Amino acid sequence: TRSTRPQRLLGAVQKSATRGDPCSVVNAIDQFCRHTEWAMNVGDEKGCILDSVVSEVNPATVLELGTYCGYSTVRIARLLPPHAKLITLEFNPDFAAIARQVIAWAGMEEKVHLVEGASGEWIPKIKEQFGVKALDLVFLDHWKDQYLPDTKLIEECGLLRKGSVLLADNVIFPGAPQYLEYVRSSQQYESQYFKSHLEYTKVEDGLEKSVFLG
Ligand SMILES: CCNc1ncnc2c1ncn2[C@@H]1O[C@H](/C=C/CNC(=O)c2cc(-c3ccc(F)cc3)cc(O)c2O)[C@@H](O)[C@H]1O
Ligand SMILES: [Mg+2]
Repeated sequence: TRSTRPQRLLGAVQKSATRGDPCSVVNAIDQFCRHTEWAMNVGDEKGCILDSVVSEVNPATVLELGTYCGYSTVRIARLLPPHAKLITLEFNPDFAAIARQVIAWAGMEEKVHLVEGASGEWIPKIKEQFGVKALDLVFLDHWKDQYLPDTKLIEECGLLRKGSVLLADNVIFPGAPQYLEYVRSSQQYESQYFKSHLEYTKVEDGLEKSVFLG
């Protein structure tokens, strides 16, 4: 039977990237998606903006919503200090299985907790399961119509502190209009749009960075 796109993306990593070298894994995926087969990774252009936000926040605890194949998981984890933790939620078991192998190939297992489950079910469990007091950074890249309900759930679970940063992919394309409206009009957030392009294309897209004011 025909392989899946995530399986072909993993094959490209295993073929072209060096075990234990997260940058080579990121580069192998970008090369594959730009020249062989497009996939919905945040990509290299928006990835540089992600890198700068991660470096600025220097987070001890990161939550990623929507692992997919683990591209942004590896991209973020490679910048984290040794004992920092990245919790990434993925409810598709096939994608989770691929992501685990991509994360392992990059040698990032120590910094990453990949949870196979839905955000709605797992966000309320994060504090007790992982001994997390607050999230320093949240990267939203799952179903676009779930950005807002999950942000409200994160707030209700008391997972944000003054200065916590939400970084959302695809706020222009495919778009997350209700989420944008919320974070840009709320007194509880200071929001900033980083204009860029949809991964591996010339189509406009961007990231929205929203700082929780408490
Ligand atoms: C039910 C909500 N909770 C969830 N909990 C855990 N994991 C979830 C959840 N939702 C979705 N997921 C997972 O996140 C991933 C979903 C990502 C959705 N992303 C997109 O649709 C997307 C789509 C595009 C895109 C852009 C242009 C196109 F022409 C076609 C597609 C680009 C992107 O950067 C994207 O992020 C999958 O792995 C899915 O299994
Ligand atoms: Mg995306």
